[in-house]
Formats: sequence, structure tokens, C-alpha cells
Amino acid sequence: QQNTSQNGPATQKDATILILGAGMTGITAAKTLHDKGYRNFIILEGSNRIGGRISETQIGNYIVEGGAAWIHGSGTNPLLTLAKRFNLSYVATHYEDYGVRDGSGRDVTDEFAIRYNTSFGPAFKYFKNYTKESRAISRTDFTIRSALLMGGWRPQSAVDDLIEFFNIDFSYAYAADVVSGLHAYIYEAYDAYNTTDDLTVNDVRGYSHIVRSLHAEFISDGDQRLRLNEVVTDIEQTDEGIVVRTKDNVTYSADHVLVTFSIGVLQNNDVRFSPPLPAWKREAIHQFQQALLMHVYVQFAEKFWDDHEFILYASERRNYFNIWHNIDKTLPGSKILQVSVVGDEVKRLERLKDTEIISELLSVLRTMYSDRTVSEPIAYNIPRWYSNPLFRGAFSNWPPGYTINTFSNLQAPVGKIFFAGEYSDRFNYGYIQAAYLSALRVVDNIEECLRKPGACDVTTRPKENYHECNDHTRQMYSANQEDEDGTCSFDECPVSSSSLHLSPDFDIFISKLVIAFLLRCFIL
Ligand SMILES: Cc1cc2nc3c(=O)[nH]c(=O)nc-3n(C[C@H](O)[C@H](O)[C@H](O)COP(=O)(O)OP(=O)(O)OC[C@H]3O[C@@H](n4cnc5c(N)ncnc54)[C@H](O)[C@@H]3O)c2cc1C
Repeated sequence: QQNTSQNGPATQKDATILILGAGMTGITAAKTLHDKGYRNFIILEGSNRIGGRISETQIGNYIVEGGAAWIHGSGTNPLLTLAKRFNLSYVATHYEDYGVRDGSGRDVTDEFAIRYNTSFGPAFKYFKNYTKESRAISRTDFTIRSALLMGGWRPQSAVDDLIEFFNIDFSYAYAADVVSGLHAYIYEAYDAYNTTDDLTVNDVRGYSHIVRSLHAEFISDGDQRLRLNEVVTDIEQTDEGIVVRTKDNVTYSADHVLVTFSIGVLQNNDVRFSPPLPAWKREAIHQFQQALLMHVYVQFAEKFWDDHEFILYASERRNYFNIWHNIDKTLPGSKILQVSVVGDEVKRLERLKDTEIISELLSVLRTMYSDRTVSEPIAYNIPRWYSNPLFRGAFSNWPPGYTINTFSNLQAPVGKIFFAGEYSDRFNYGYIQAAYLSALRVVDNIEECLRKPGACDVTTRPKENYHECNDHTRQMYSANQEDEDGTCSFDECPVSSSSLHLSPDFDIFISKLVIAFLLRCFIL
């Protein structure tokens, strides 16, 4: 491959590995490669900074988080370990400290608490148990909505809608109807971290201080291996290697490429692959979900709102400035409110002018506080992630019916093009710890490739028929091979009769057939 880079080192290829994207995934991957002794990499980042969707922004004299704002899960969460290592400042999030107002400005906090305790809370518990049980016996997928319904939750009022929105939509940025119940692993991840707590970041250096600190541990300022403002447009893979082209028509050549762009960027075809990605990979990418979330920050001269950490608005219009986070609690004296919306409402708002958005949210605040004076804000900040071609949304979500097999395809490399990012960690997808963990996983895979030249030359579809390994699946299928990630592959043998249950006679017939088939498998 000819070296056509304008400013690359004078080697046959510009680098052994090109890392595309300098968010948490890209920087963690580069640091891990560095620590393992692989130093011949180049990081290409489209924006003028590192950190990606971890991005602080200024409002008045305060620094707030336009993207990720929470450490989801304390305890042994590896993200918290990083936060502690780099002295990031954060405070506990008190979701239980809330007040609720309705569309007439009435305080309906008690009604909210009663409905939560008597109906939503038990149904939510039911859903979590049902999920665990369903995995243990390999049930097919279901939506969070169906599990909540089975648990007895039937929202009937604006207050009920708000309870659900605060507990489901505010986490997933999708409604319960379109989130996989079977693959809602985050609660188990919390269990594994031995925590139920979230932490709000309130560091003047911004949450991205963690990414910058990781970066500073292995690369010094001015090191040419990090190239900012390089928007990748094309990735071409040939037998000789991989060539990456940028918007400014600069090309970089390498043996391996790690793509860390968001699932939204990949879905939007912002980057062309040549040859095109195989169908199994495109299917895996396009069927996953990119959730939309927008945090708007407004600062006022005087604090007029209730003294709770969360101020909730029970509106007849769901997902319309319902969740207000009182930043005055996390940045005392700031007189800042953060309001969050998700989904299609984000698309609508991102198309409006800032002043139009502020005017809408002010009218909501004036409805909630009809008895008080709500003056114009003195400052505001409105991050737009959905319309930014480098992000195309906030974080990933696992849709109902999306299988573990397809998820394996989502993680899998295509030849020597590797993929990682917050969407590609099975148990923490969506969160920053997922970005971090996915980088560690993918570096192991790249290293295997580097150690055994030729091992990754062929583009193969990953194994079929993945199921979670447990006693039930072992009984249902014959040949199995347990993988490190806890999945089993059952490549050849059929489902046993126990799952069919048509009639006793038919069951016996099928059993005989299965035994004959298993014997054949065994002999072969
Ligand atoms: C509003 C919002 C709120 C969130 N809240 C939380 C939270 O509270 N807690 C939490 O844990 N997570 C949260 N997240 C998710 C979290 O930010 C992500 O999971 C994580 O930062 C993703 O890191 P990444 O490196 O995988 O991807 P990214 O950060 O997206 O990094 C990918 C990089 O690739 C670059 N790039 C994209 N396209 C190109 C191109 N064509 N050429 C070159 N470079 C390109 C981008 O500029 C970016 O820097 C939130 C995200 C948003 C947007």
C-alpha cells in the first residue's frame, strides 16, 4: 500500500493500527495498546477535542455536562475506579428527593409517591425478577411494557405517565414498549457492582477530565499520533491492508482499523466502507437502536423553584419538559436547572431556534409555578447531539427481539476492521463503562490478530445459534461449546422435543428422532 498521508511517518504504512474516534472507547483502546507495548497507532478524531459524548459546557460561570452527566452505578463500577484515580468530583444523586407539580401548578407529590409504592414499584420488581427467570429458562424476548403489565402496572393518569417516564424513559431514552426486557442487563450490572447508587458529576474540569487524564498517561501534547479535526469519510479494505480517507482527502494506511463511532453514525452511512460491510454486519448495526436525549440548561437570577433535587412535571403531554434536575443542589449557588427530553421530541426541539426552545420551557415553568414570578433566564445552553454528524444521538438501546447472536455480529470484526463503543458491551451498553470495557475487549481481539498474522485475514460470519449457557440450554441442545462471555454455541444439533409439546405420542416420536440425530452427531 502506497503511503499517501500528508503528514504521516515515512513507513510503508502510516500505522499498524488506526483508531477512529477519540471518545472514551478510542482513548482507552489506545492507552491499552500502549501499555501492552503496541505504540505504532494513530488516532483520528473528527472534532477538535477528545472525550466525544462526554462533553462539558459553560453556563454563566459554571461548568455543566452537555452529554454524560452521571456515573451510573457506584460500588465496583470500573468507571468509578477511574473517577477516583483521577480525583473527579461527584456527589450522590438523590432520586428520592423529588417534588411533583401538575398542569395546574398543584403539588401532587403525595399522589405520585402512593402510586409508585402501591403499583409501579411492585410491577418494576416483578419485571426485574421476570427478566432473570426468563434468562434462566431461555424464554424468548419480551418488552419492558409487557413485563410491567404482567406485574400489574396500568398507567391511568398524567401522574402515572410521569412515574413511568421518570423510571423507564429517563434511563433508556425510549418508552417501555420498545425496550427489550430480556436484555435489560443493567440491573444485574448494578448487582455485580454491589450498588444501587448513581453519582452526579460536578467537576469544574468537566467529566471528560477522565478521558483527558487517561490520554495524558500515554501521549504527550503535540504527539502526532493524535490527529484532531480529521473527519473520516471512507474505509477501504484490500488484501494489502486498509486505507482510511478523510473529508480533506487525506489518506492513512494501516494493517488494522478500530472504528469507535456511535451506532447512530454507523446507521447513518456517514462513513462508506469498501467493500460494503457484509449483510450480517449491516443487519446487526441497523437493527440496534440509537436513543435520543437532550439536556437543556437554564440559569436564573433568582431561584423560584422547590428545594428538591428533582422537580417533576405531571403534564398531559408526555415527554414535554417533565424532568427538571435542580443543579443548585449539585453546584450550590448556581441557580441552574437542567431539563431533559428524549426520543422524537429531541428531533423536534433540535430543529427549533434556541430562543424558541427557551420560550417553550419557560411557559412550562410558568404553568408549574403559576403562583410565582418566573423571569427570563440570564443564561442557557442547549447541546444538540442528534443533528451532529459525529454523534447522531445519545446512546444505544437494545430493541425487543434483537438476539444475542445478532449482538455477537455487532461486536464482530470484518476482516481487520474492528468495532467497539458503548453499544458493544453486552451488560452495560449505553453507559460510559461500556465504552471502557468494550475497548479492553477489542484490544484483546486485535492483539490476537497481531500475534498470529494471517488469523484475521478471512472475513467470516461469527458462529450461529448463540444462546446463554445454562442447564436448560445444555439439556435442550447437544453439542455445545462454552465461550468466555458466557454464551454457548450449538452449531449442529436440533432442539429437543421438550420444547415442542404437541402431543405425548408426537413427543415420543420426536424424542426418537432426536436420539437418532444426536447419535449421528456423535458418530460424525
Ligand atoms: C446527552 C447524553 C447524556 C448521556 N448521559 C450519560 C450518563 O449520564 N452516564 C453515562 O454513563 N453515559 C451517558 N451517556 C452516554 C455516554 O456519553 C457514551 O456511552 C460514551 O461517552 C460513548 O463513548 P464512545 O467512545 O463509545 O463514543 P463517542 O464518545 O461518541 O466517541 C466516538 C468519537 O468518534 C468521533 N467521530 C464520529 N464520527 C467520526 C468521523 N466520521 N470521523 C472522525 N471521528 C468521528 C466523535 O467525534 C467521537 O469523539 C450520555 C450521552 C449523551 C449524548
